[in-house]
Amino acid sequence: MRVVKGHGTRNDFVLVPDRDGSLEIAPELVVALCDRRAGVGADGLVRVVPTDLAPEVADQAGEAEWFMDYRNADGSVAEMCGNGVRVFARFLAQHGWVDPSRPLSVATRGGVRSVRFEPDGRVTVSMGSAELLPDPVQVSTPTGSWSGTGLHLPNPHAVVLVDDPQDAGELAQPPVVTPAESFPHGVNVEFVAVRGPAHVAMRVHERGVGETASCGTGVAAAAVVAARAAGPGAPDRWTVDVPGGRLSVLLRADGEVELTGPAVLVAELDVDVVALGR
Ligand SMILES: N[C@@H](CCC[C@H](N)C(=O)O)C(=O)O
Repeated sequence: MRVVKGHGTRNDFVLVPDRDGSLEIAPELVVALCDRRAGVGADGLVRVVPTDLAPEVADQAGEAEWFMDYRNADGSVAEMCGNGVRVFARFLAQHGWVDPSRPLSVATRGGVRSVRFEPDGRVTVSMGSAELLPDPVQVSTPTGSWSGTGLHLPNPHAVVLVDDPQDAGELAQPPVVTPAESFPHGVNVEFVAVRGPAHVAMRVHERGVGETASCGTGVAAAAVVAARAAGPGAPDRWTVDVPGGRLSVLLRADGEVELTGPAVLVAELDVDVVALGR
C-alpha cells in the first residue's frame, strides 16, 4: 500500500490515496498503520478519495470533488480534522490533483469545508460555526477539576481555561467530563491558558488518540472560548500556541471560524500490509 506521511503543527497523519475508491480500510488496518512502533505511526489516517466514489458523503458533497475520510488512531471515525484537512489539501496540490491558485471544497463527515492556499505557504480552512452547549461541563484529571465550556465545531470539545496548560498534568488517559450525557460520542478536551491579548496556549487530549501535539478543531474551539471569556470587544484574530507549533484563528463576524497554519508532507512510502503489526 502506497501511503504519504504528513503533519500540521506535528498533528501527524498517514494519508492513503484512493483515487479509484477501491480501498476498504478496516479499523484494524488504521490501528496498525498508526502504530508508532510496528507501523508508520500517526495520530490519524486520512483516505483521499473522490466524492463520487464515496457513498459516505455522496448525498451531501455538493460541489466538493474530494472526500477527506478521517479516522482516529484507534480506528474510530470523526466528523472533521482541522489539521488533517489542511494536510489533505497540501497532498492534493503537491500531487497536481487540484489547482492551488483556487479555493478548494472538501467533503468531510462534518460537512463541506472550504480550503485556500495562502501566499506565505500556510493553508486556511473554514471550519464552520461553533455550537455551544447551554450548560457548563466539569472536567477532571488526576491533578484537578475545572468548570469548562462544551461545544461542537463540529467535533465535540470541552474547553477549560487554566492558569497554565501544565496544570492538567499527565494527559495519557482521557480526562473525565461530566455530565457524561453532554458528549454521548466522546469528547476532545483542551486546557487553555491566556498568554496575552488575543494569544493563548493549549494542550489537548484527543478523542480516539491521546495527548497530541496539536488539534485544529481544538485550537478553533479554544479561540472561541477565549474570545467569549474576554467579553465584548474581544479581538477576532487569535494566535494559539500548541506543543507542536503555532496556529492562527479568525473569528468572523458571521460566526464562521477560520484556521490557518502550516501543512507539510514529509515522506511517501510503500507499506507491507501483511507485515504490519507483527
Ligand atoms: N486532530 C484533529 C481532530 C481529530 C478528530 C478528533 N480526535 C475527534 O475524534 O474529534 C484536528 O486537527 O481537528
